[in-house]
Amino acid sequence: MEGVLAAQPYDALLLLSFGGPEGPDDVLPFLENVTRGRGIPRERLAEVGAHYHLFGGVSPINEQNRALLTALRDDFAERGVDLPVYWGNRNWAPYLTDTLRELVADGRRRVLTLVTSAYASYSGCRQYREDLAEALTTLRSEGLEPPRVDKLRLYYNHPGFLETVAEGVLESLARLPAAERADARLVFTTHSIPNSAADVSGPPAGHGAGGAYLAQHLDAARVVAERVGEATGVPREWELVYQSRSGSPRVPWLEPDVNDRLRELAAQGRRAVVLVPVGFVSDHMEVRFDLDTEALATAEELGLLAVRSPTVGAHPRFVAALRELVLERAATERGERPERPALGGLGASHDVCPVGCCAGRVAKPAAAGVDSPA
Ligand SMILES: CC1=C(CCC(=O)O)c2cc3nc(cc4[nH]c(cc5[nH]c(cc1n2)c(C)c5CCC(=O)O)c(CCC(=O)O)c4C)C(CCC(=O)O)=C3C
Ligand SMILES: [Fe+2]
Repeated sequence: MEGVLAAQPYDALLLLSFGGPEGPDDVLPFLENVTRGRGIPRERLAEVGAHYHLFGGVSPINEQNRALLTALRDDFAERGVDLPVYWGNRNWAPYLTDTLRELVADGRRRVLTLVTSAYASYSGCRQYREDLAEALTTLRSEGLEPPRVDKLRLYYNHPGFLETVAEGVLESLARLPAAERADARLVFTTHSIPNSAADVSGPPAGHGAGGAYLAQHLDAARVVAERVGEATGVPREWELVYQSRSGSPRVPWLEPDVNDRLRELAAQGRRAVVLVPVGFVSDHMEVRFDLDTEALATAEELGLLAVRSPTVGAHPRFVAALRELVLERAATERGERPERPALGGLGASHDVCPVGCCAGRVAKPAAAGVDSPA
């Protein structure tokens, strides 16, 4: 079958994600896993713990990943792509190291990794590569021979990602009263990160202040706003704001915060906004609490009409995009020159991270890079 050949040389796809608590007793140990060595103030931990407890101590991210796993497996089966899909997390069960042991036990030798973050940054890309390198080292120390591990290129600008986001914005606009639709501003949101982390995001060759993280988000938001403008026949005003800031208040993080910005927009007489969480791939806690709970409450308090646009989640068009990315990379690894579709002005992202890509505060080995340990 065509699909069986299409995934070679890979014999497994690994969905690699953040992980989250599954009940109240998991919340504290989960937060300790997340923040180990990251210098997060205790008060912030208590605050974030309370967000999880509002949801019964259950992070929505696991359910989101289970849905994505099922959707990928169904899509692959339907298309005859014979590639088993595994799941492992950084911060909670199923833990990455356990999943890698399972891959070895199943005889998998060439693994392609799909991370549930779409953009360049330490938290969204390199840290996962470091987790992979560490897990591979652990396996070797147990006398196991780990598989070779690659990582998919960043998919923030893949047509199947941005077209799905744009479609969600159009549906969201339709939920606003007709009289407010034309003027509604698109407020794109992403995770705030320290300015110092943003500046060094992406390849060291550089993108200027804000690094690849800022450049990629601006590019993605512009593409979506333009598509929405074309579809509705009204040029659309848009901007990028930030959410979910943590860390010390003395350290500068990307601004403005979405809540502060909503206050300014209301003060300027703006009446309606669509919040577009373009920086996130699924409706996990940052979306369900920081946007759906907190930012929507801010808007309501201000008398500002606000709707939150969907994330791509397990949308069939997005799942198809992931399959296309897997087959594209497999073809590249076989020495072919597949098309590498990308919207916007930055082009398709690299397949293999260059030296120093998305540098962290401490130099650590990272898998799936040109300088990765074999
Ligand atoms: C860029 C980025 C993404 C976006 C890309 C992506 O979507 O993956 C992301 C996603 C996520 N972040 C998540 C959760 C948390 N992030 C934290 C802390 C931090 N995140 C950071 C960055 C990012 N994080 C940073 C720079 C920190 C400071 C500490 C550090 O430098 O490492 C903390 C500690 C408490 C706090 O300070 O908030 C928690 C609990 C969850 C799970 C949600 C769920 O359970 O549903 C998800 C998907
Ligand atoms: Fe985070």
